[in-house]
Amino acid sequence: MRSWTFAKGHGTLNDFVLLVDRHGLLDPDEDDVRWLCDRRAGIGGDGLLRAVKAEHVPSWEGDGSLWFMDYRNADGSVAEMCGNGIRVFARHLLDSGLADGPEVQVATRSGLRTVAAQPDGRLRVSMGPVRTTPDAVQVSAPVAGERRSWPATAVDVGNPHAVVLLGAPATPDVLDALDLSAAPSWVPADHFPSGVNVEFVTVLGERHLRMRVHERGSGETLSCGTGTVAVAAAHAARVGAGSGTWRVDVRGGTVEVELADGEAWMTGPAELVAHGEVVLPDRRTAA
Ligand SMILES: N[C@@H](CCC[C@H](N)C(=O)O)C(=O)O
Repeated sequence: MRSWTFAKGHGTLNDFVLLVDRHGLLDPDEDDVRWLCDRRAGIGGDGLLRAVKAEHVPSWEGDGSLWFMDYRNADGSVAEMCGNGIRVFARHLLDSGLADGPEVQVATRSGLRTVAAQPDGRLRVSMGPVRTTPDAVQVSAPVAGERRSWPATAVDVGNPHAVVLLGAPATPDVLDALDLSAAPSWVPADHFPSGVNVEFVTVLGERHLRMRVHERGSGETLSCGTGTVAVAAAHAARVGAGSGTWRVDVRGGTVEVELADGEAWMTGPAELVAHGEVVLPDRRTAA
């Protein structure tokens, strides 16, 4: 019987199951991840965060004593980075005494990140370099029953994003009318060979944006931290603003994104809502 200790948390309602696996012994496979993230059969979440000491991660070449964030999407696929997840991850390490604050260094598949606890309870994350390519693809999705398409900016935040800047809110609002129950498509189709997270954005003020997101591997979620950085960077590129602070509203709340010299920082909340013990179904064996 596999009985694992877990925590459950969210950042602006992007929610995660969290496993602490110091010695790298748990090894959840794709079926395990899908089951843990299943909102009916399992615990439920947009993704899984596994905290493992970096010395047990063969691809990590840095300090092995750091905690490594092994992120998986709800469909079991692996992703390089998760901006909301890393705040929840750091909150758990700090609250449970597994790391000393107020700053925690976290190893990720897209490199080293620093998460700093703020006096107001939020967490500020160094999100690393951000690269934008305006008009890299054409994205399409249904709006009120009709398929529409828009040029999108490709943004690399360690993981891939395609950002559609819709402009000022229209009446009726396209952002609200978008159907994101299925993944938007894009051309050229080979532009994102490993898939992409797609954000749609309206501009509410000079540096105030509202977005919805369809996440690779999870579907529409109520927030995406790397996505908020991607939309701020795409908007900055569009208006020719190299640096500054953007407020980004998502369906699950608000985060703040700072951009300077091609790098980004993101500040937002992280809540832990449950701790428990989960008994996993037996692994299926090949016939
Ligand atoms: N929700 C995350 C991003 C998770 C990974 C993403 N779905 C991908 O496959 O790249 C965030 O808060 O950044």
